[in-house]
Amino acid sequence: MNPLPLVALVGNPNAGKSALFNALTGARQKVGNYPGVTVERKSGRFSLDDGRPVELVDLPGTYSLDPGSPDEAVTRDVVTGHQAGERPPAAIVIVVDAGNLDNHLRFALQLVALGLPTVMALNMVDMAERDGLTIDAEMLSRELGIPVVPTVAVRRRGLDELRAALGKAVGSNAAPEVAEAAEHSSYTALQRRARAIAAAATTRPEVTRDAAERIDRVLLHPVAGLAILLALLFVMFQAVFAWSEAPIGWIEDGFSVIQGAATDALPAGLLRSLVVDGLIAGVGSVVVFLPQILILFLFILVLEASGYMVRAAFLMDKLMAGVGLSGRAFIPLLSSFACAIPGIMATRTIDDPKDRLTTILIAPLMTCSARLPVYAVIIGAFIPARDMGYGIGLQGLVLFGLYIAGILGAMAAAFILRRTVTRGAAGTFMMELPRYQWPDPRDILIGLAQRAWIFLRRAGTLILAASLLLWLLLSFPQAPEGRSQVEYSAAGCIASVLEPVVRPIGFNHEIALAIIPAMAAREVAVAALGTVYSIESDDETVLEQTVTERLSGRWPLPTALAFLMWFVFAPQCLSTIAVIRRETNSWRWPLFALGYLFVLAYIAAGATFWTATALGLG
Ligand SMILES: Nc1nc2c(ncn2[C@@H]2O[C@H](COP(=O)(O)OP(=O)(O)OP(=O)(O)O)[C@@H](O)[C@H]2O)c(=O)[nH]1
Ligand SMILES: [Mg+2]
Repeated sequence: MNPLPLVALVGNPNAGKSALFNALTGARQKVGNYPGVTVERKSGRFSLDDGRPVELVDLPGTYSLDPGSPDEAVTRDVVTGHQAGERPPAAIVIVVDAGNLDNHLRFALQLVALGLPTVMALNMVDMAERDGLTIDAEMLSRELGIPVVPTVAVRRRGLDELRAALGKAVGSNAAPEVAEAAEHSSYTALQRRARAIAAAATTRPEVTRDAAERIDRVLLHPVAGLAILLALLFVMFQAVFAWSEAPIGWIEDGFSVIQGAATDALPAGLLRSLVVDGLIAGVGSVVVFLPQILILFLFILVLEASGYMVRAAFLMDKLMAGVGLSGRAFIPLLSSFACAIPGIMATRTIDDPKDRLTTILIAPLMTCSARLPVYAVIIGAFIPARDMGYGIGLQGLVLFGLYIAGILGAMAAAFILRRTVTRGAAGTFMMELPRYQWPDPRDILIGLAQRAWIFLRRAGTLILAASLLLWLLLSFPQAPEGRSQVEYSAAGCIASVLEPVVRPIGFNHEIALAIIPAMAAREVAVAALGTVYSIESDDETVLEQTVTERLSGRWPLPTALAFLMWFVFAPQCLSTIAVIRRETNSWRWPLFALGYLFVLAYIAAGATFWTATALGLG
């Protein structure tokens, strides 16, 4: 069978390649208003105007064909046909930002010079129009010697014309007419030519966009900007608690109904315990955190889509440089707030290997969303929901503190790593500021639905399996009359071995038991506590309680705080270790990360426990 002709989307970062890819193929690849969203080759299919199917690949954005970072190397290899196991492209689509032509044309000239059948998508013409620019697509087409199609990827404008132009290009061997040796021309020569073409094709208005500049003068201000960033984060964490109460209640009610029904339907015995204490209690205790996770992502998605995130990166650049990180590390670190895995993959945009390695090693310290259930349970059970005045809640404040602790820990770790294992000079910050955009509610909803799906799928697979295994280990061997089942069980025995090790940092037997399965995924700690208390009590009323209610007041406060600190630092996630292994191509760094994070977690939890005890909080 003949493979489908390959068409590659290439261009500068943030030009709208992924948006165009989604519009053409119906896929839902992540788009975001900052450079470096796509770090891997993604492919899909669509049909040309004459019905011929083609395979379309979406590539990471690059600035030239002589790449510095690993993601850019992918792009070059695909375009030049050197990618192992990949056929050379039948055509390429150069995606450029119409409002940023002089920058984007430089790379476009290099690409045109390759002599492949080429079409240009002059994207974001809507934004250019908003800024009052008029662009002469025909003149561009004449200058470059390739068809130029104006598009608005997010409104699906220009797609038919693009398909038609590609239909002519795919299968034609005709090299473009103006195939100069631009591939090898110097940077300045290319730049000069790009500027000249852009100037000839663009009509600029008298007044330029100064609204954005005025906004930036405030948002990028070293003091005011930083204050706004902190305030934003603060509001975000308050909202996580303040807005989630009602929906969490509904989910809890739903699970109690299911639990009640299962209790009535099944005869008392092991099967009922398995279903009620193991599966429903385990999965239910995690799923109730869906609303909080969605609130967190609502903020992150809106900030990403608006163009604010890169401003935040810019603000943090000084601080990051101070600890020896490049400003480029900001976006990967920020993605790690969702999950360290995409965060670590996003480090592919960092060209300096030592910069990149440092970022990979500290990414697990950013508070990923899997920690939220753990934090929320412990905060809910041990920190009173007190109003601190001005509508500031104590619980949100503690959560904010935990996130800050993770960030400070990461900065401290980077500082030390940069002076020891990953010594070297820090790279400089070079990132274009994207234009401000109103987030599209539809995009945000799709993004939220995707996050909800990822979370529920995890609950239905990983967490379900872990809960099942845990129930087995907690239920067997069966304790004789008068002995505690949890203590007597296999899990209890394993925990007893670990307990002496964690006793000095204030942990008890239950915690020792919860942190072992949480190695697979952090949320399992919550499921584990839920199951432990469910099995331990014969009291039917316990079933009606949430994990938070069951835990309330059971541990001394210093223990609860130490437990939180443990989760700030401990590398409780196997997938992250696996990704570090893959991205660094060796076992050395994942093992190093495991080691240093466990040591850090132990010290931080211990210090917290003893400080809190000394302060008389117990
Ligand atoms: N107004 C407008 N916005 C667009 C258009 N195309 C893309 N965008 C927005 O521009 C931003 C960047 O789009 P992406 O598709 O992620 O850009 P990309 O070229 O894939 O970027 P990288 O993956 O970082 O190389 C997103 O916020 C999109 O919603 C367009 O035609 N008009
Ligand atoms: Mg992309």
